[in-house]
Amino acid sequence: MPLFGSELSDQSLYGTAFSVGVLVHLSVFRLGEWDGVPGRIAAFFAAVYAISSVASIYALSEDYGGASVVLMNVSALFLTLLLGLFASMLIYRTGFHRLRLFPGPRLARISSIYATRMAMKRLKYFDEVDQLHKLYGDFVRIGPNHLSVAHPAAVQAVHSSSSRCLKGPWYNTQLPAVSLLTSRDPHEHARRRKTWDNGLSFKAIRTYEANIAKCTLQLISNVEASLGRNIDMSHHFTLYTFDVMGTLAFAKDFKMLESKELHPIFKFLHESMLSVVIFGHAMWFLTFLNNIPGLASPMKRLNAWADQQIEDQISDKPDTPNVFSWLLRDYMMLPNPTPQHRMNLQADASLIVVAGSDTTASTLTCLLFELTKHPDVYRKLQNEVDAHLSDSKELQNDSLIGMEYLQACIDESMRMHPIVPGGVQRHTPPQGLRVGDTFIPGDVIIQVPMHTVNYDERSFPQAGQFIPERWTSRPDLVTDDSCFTPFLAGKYSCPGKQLALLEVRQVIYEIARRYDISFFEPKTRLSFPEDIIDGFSLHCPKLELVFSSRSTH
Ligand code: HEM
Repeated sequence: MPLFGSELSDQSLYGTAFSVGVLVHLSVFRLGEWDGVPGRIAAFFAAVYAISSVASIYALSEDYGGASVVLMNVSALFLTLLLGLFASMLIYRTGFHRLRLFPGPRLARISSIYATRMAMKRLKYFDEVDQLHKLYGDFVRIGPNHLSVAHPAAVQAVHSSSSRCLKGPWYNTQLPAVSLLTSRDPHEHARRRKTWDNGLSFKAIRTYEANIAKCTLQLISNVEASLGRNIDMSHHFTLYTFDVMGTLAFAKDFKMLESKELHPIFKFLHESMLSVVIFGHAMWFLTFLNNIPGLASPMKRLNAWADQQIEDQISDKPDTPNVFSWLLRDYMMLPNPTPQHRMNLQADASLIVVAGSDTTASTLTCLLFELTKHPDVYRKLQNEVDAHLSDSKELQNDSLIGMEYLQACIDESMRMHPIVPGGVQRHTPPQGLRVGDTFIPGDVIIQVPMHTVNYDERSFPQAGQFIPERWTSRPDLVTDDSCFTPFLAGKYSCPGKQLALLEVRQVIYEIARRYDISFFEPKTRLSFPEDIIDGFSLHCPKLELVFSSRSTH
């Protein structure tokens, strides 16, 4: 196309625009992280286009055939610039990127759309990644700068306390608020983590026991009321864990188990967690959604609600301290709290519920599914429970820690149903990382797919089978236990591990001592694992069971 009439119809203008595009890619977009600001990038280019169009029309339209000719030419130049940018991106990512030697699908080398599509296709991200590992081996490039590493040594290399890997860009999703989970600055994270560790220590958990026991008893009474009839335990475990975490975060009894319905705020939280599950691997898309004013308003309502709960706890200190009391104490000691501090406190209050509810509910649901599916295992567990029974009317906690078979059942279920099955996102240190004999370059995003690792026959022979004995009398079925990290390890491991285990042990113990269980419909044996969905963390489908009083009791 002739540019600005015959005088300027110089190919060099196109060449320059193309080169500028290449330069913008090489000097700007090739470096740093851009996934978190798709809206701003689009707005920047739109502004450049608009300003150059208006300026060119103003300066050149009289001499070069009118406004529409100038606009057409500016548009052509702008498209050429974009072409240069994308061509450079394509050539760099396929031929020159530091991950170029790692195998993987061709489209994954070029764009993160590949991972997004994998996550959304069947909502079985972990399974899609697993298929890729079966095809390409332990190291798979699943995005332009993104590696999935299923080698057993990767768990320690990436997640041990000596690892220098940091959290990846996925954790920017909540910005500008920063919770402990989304805190990427290692110093800031370490400072905040101390308070969380105190609030979730054995000693602190003792002070929460009475509230947890109340919820456990209410759950058991719901089961009792359903005897002989169908009850969806996936729903009841969700109500249970939200009731528990509601008191630990907001010092209120939301009575969701009693009403059998999620409180609207928790319903919103639960559903927005589901959207993170679905869009978790399309972080740019989530960020984009968050910036659309209409869509962001429910989140604003949640924040306002959380802020009111904070105010309530400041003005009316709860009689029994909860997890949030520890975070609040830290906040109150700040000499000059800023709006950012307040926003972070809100994010942490919600995190107590978000991190502690669906995770524990899914763990309980999957475990009860496995126990129902394997009556022999359930009977053996009941034998252990019977041998443990005491006359005490109090619900048991500490003494359950020593129940070897109960713990083995929990471990085996968590191995088969890891809570973040596709793995969490980490960023390799600038000097790179060695996994086995393979060197992984610095500044790349790395994920260890927990589902694939936990089903790896190299570490867990007969990995596809639910065999709790592998954690007790059959050590030959665990050849590498360093791979088994259901709560992760290192500085970013789960601080709520002991609290979660207390809930799981207590609930399963109370169920096993009282009831026999069966599936409401036999097809659940097959459909339950099929219907589990994953994008980031595990979401269980309905688990419809029928309970009956144990014949021996
Ligand atoms: C069985 C239930 C649970 C499982 C399997 C589990 C697992 C995990 C995992 C894998 C992570 C790492 C996530 C990441 O790095 O992206 C994590 C982090 C976390 N979990 Fe849990 N969790 C459970 C229950 C709980 C509970 C009850 C709490 C209590 C509030 C809790 C609080 C947290 C927090 C605050 C983090 C962020 C830690 C940090 O970044 O330093 N979790 N959990």
